[in-house]
Amino acid sequence: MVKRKRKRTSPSKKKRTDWLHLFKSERTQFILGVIVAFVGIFMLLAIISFFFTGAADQSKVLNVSFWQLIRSSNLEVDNWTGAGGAFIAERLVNDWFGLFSSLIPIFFIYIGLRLMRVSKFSFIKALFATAFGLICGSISSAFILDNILPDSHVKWGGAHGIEIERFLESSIGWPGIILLIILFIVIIVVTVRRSNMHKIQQTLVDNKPSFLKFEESVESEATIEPDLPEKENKPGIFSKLFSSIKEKLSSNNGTDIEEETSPEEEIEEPIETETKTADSLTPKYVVKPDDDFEIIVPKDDETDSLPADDDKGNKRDLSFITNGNQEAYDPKKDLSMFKFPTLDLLKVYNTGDREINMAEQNENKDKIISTLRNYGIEITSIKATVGPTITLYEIVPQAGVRISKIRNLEDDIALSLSALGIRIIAPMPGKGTVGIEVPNKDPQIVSMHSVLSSKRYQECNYELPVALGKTITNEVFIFDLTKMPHLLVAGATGQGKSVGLNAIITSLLYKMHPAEMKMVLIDPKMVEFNIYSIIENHYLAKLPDEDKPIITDVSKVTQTLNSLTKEMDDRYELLMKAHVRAIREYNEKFINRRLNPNNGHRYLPYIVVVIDEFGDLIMTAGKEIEMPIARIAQKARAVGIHMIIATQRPTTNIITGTIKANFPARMAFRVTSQIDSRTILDMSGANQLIGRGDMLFSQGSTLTRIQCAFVDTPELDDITKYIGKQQGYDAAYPLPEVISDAEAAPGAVDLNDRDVLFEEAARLIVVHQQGSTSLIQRKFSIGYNRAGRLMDQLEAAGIVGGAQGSKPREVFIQDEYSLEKLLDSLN
Ligand SMILES: Nc1ncnc2c1ncn2[C@@H]1O[C@H](COP(=O)(O)OP(=O)(O)OP(=O)(O)O)[C@@H](O)[C@H]1O
Repeated sequence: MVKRKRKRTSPSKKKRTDWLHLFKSERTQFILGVIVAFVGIFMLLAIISFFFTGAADQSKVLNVSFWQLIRSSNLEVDNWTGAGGAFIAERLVNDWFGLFSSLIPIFFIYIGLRLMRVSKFSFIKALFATAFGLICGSISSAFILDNILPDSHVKWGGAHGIEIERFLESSIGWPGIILLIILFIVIIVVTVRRSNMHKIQQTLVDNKPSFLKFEESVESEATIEPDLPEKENKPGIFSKLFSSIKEKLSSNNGTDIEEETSPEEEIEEPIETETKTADSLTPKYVVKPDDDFEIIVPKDDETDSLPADDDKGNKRDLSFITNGNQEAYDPKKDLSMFKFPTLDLLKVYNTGDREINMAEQNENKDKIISTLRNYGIEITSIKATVGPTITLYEIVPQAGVRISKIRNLEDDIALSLSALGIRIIAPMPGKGTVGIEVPNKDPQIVSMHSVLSSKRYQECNYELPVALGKTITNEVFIFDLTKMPHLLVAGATGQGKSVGLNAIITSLLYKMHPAEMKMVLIDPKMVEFNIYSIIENHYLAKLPDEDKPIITDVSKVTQTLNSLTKEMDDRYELLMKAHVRAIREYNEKFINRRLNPNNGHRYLPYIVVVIDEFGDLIMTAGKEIEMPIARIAQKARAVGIHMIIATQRPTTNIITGTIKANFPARMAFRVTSQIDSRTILDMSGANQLIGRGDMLFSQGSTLTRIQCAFVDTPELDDITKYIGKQQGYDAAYPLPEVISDAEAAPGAVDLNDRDVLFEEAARLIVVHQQGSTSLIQRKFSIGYNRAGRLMDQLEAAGIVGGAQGSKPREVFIQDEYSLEKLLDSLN
């Protein structure tokens, strides 16, 4: 028989842990906090009263002990807080730190609030500030106030301040003390706010003595070489200050020098920008309300230091690459004056400094702990990271707890927190913790402005940069579409899909020059992308015969996708001829003028195909649509064609195996069922999102929860108008015309079986001298296939030449007379 050994805890040990537990309990700490805060308030009142009543009370409280004073019942004092208060105030003020002793009760009040979990200010900072204030404040008051008011009953610097001040006066003299006090003030001012340092720097620069300005102007005229970068030429403010003073002293040139404004006067401006940027990079600040609960509030990755309308899109300017002496080809030359939309077109949401709701955090923490405890799960630590819409609680369970047990408690935790959208990540990849994502009560909007003005986006050098929004740690989430290389977007209606697509398009528009990127926008709903029609001649690509810049008609979608596959094949041919493997190398070669345009070479812009409501298309057109999509998805990456397809219904008959296999990057907004989530992400999770732009981004095995950036219709309207009113190309980027295989072979055309419209079509082509299928289609209101067949018959009859990609065919017959003769001969 196996004897089970019971571990017994000794009674004294048990007692100790009970006490510890009691002290650690939130309620005990709260009560303690109230007591400490009240003691602080009492002391503060005593000190304040002391300044008015101290003179009268002094004789009564001096030379007696505290207990004697308290016990003498017939003693009458004037201090508002009685004999005890009078005693404490006399000791604190006169015997210790003088006026600044009032920092001691303030520190008590702070400790009280901290124990009550009301204040989140760092303990270490508060302790240092109090100590610094007591020491420096007492010295300063002793030097200033005790000299001004020598007969007061108050020792303004206290015994401590007066003693040190005396010592300092004998060792460094009064000028030394004045400098020391100024130093104290500077340290305080700079510590309180970093920007104060910049203000001081700026004031020093602006109010430089005239002789320093003169030195600089002489220096700049005499020694600065014009070709050096500006920064290298400019010595730092302090080195300039010192070198100028040194030179001044050595030459002893104290004569008045005319005040002159030097051209270099405003040189220190960039310093502010740099430090600001560095400041904004500080990733997070940590709040520790108690020892075992840490709250991290990641700082916004936003920067206002970058100009709103710089030529950021020109960063990847390849126009200066040269090939020997030959000037490089500049693809942007036609629209060299093009200006990227400015950041001020985007709305700034006034979120201010994010205040975290301590009560909410503590409440959630307690509920998580108690729910887990109810199921016998103890944890060793808990940490919260507060994101814009979600807070991530990371817990470390006690050794021996099965992770699957926690995972199964998802619904119970959701119930106890009465919140939708709880997601448990057990375990957190690479962290050794279990994550519990809980929606915030007061979710914040992640504005497109905050995302696009971030340093990360501004400085990224991606080929097709897409800024989606912010992660739970408040970092801006950016990816390169060329690396994805295609993107699948799903989400139930009203969960933020269209906003997401607009955010993607906007982030591309803010970085890509019209020469570098074209978009094909397919929108069966007809309303979503209409707003982009205005930028047709800048950014859109379409079939040359198509009237509408946004493709809404299902039959046109098939043609456009077929045309894109043709464009893809044409591009592959060009790449092959150029002996390169990818569009980037091809374009580099072309810019370097190492590819001859006479051999068909041309600069290839990226093409981004965005399809909204893909489900609708598959339902109506089925295979016809799926085939070209699958082809493009499989092959188009190398030639710069990338697809983003969005659907409301992520079912398996819409997102088929072929499509899924070729779309490794997926964006899932909230979906209605776990099955839908599995279809889009291959795992559950999207069904637990909270909507309004809350999404999961999956790329291979990694899954990131992101709050999508919000861009509203008026903002899009402003952006597209800003682009639309600028000079664009003559037309949208033409996609090649395609004719089906059967129609493409001229040999297959039987001229004895001519279309009834044949003669009229021939006359139309000759009169317009334009061999365009779309012209026939438009004039006779016939479908594309019939118009294509007519064109083949015209080619077989020798009226027009062969197909030339996207260009119209050559017309061989110059006038109507010759045409009539030819038609007669055919009859
Ligand atoms: N990122 C976001 N931040 C804040 N609110 C958002 C965000 N995205 C969407 N919303 C809110 O949700 C509403 C619906 O969004 P959206 O139109 O993008 O949904 P949808 O998924 O495209 O719906 P449908 O498929 O019916 O067109 C928006 O009007 C907006 O109020």
